[in-house]
Amino acid sequence: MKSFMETVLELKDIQFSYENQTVLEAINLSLKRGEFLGLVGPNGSGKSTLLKIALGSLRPDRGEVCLFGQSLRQFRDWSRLGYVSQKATSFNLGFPATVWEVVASGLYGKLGLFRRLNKKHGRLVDEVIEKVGLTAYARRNIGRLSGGQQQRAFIARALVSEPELLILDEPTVGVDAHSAEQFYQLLSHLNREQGLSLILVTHDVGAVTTYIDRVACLNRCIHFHGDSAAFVAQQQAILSTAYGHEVQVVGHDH
Ligand SMILES: Nc1ncnc2c1ncn2[C@@H]1O[C@H](COP(=O)(O)OP(=O)(O)OP(=O)(O)O)[C@@H](O)[C@H]1O
Repeated sequence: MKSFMETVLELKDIQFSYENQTVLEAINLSLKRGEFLGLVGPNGSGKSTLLKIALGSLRPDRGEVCLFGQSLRQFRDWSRLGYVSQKATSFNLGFPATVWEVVASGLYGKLGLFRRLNKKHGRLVDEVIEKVGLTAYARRNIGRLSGGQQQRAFIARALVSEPELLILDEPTVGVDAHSAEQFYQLLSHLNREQGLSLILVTHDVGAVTTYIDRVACLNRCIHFHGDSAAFVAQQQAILSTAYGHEVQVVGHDH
């Protein structure tokens, strides 16, 4: 049986450089099952690089990554992870595929590209589309959706393989405030009701205070890693050290 305190992701003493620019140094970070972690930090602070290392697409110069208790060197079960990239909303939108087809494509990793979807898979696709509130748009071409709706379709595509950990790289860029709010509510629901572990890279520091359990603040090294309440209590100090200047934090009122 899985323990609630199982560590789903662990980064141990990670160091990484592009050519001769050191971008990450002495990074120790872990995520327990069921946690919702917000990863914040200024532009160029290494957030995307850190995600790429966690997902195995970049190899660190030093340190170790463990997924679900297994070293990344041995880890093969990629369907346990979902990833929605920063560029999801501008991704191949000219392609004539419906929302349903885009979401179903999330199953190919598990099934192989040429396996036919059976009824059970079809129901699963319908279910995740409903979960993200896009049932009315399921047959519509993905290119004919708003940015916020497209983003939800990409979340559904990541969810359809039933991942245990979902990693999202700045999913609300270019999405209006109301849609962003709905989007955070959806993530919070998936986290609380279904125990999905989440990492959300965000510049929306205000969202941190409302939806997220834990915060990691990165700028080359980790400047803070702890509960959101502790982050909120010290955020001006943390952010001015990590960002190097005073930061205006916009709160979210509900
Ligand atoms: N492929 C690359 N080759 C060389 N340098 C890179 C490469 N990708 C990123 N960098 C540099 O590494 C640093 C960290 O970039 P990264 O994209 O990880 O930051 P980020 O925190 O995700 O930024 P943002 O918030 O702007 O998306 C930056 O200085 C960036 O210019």
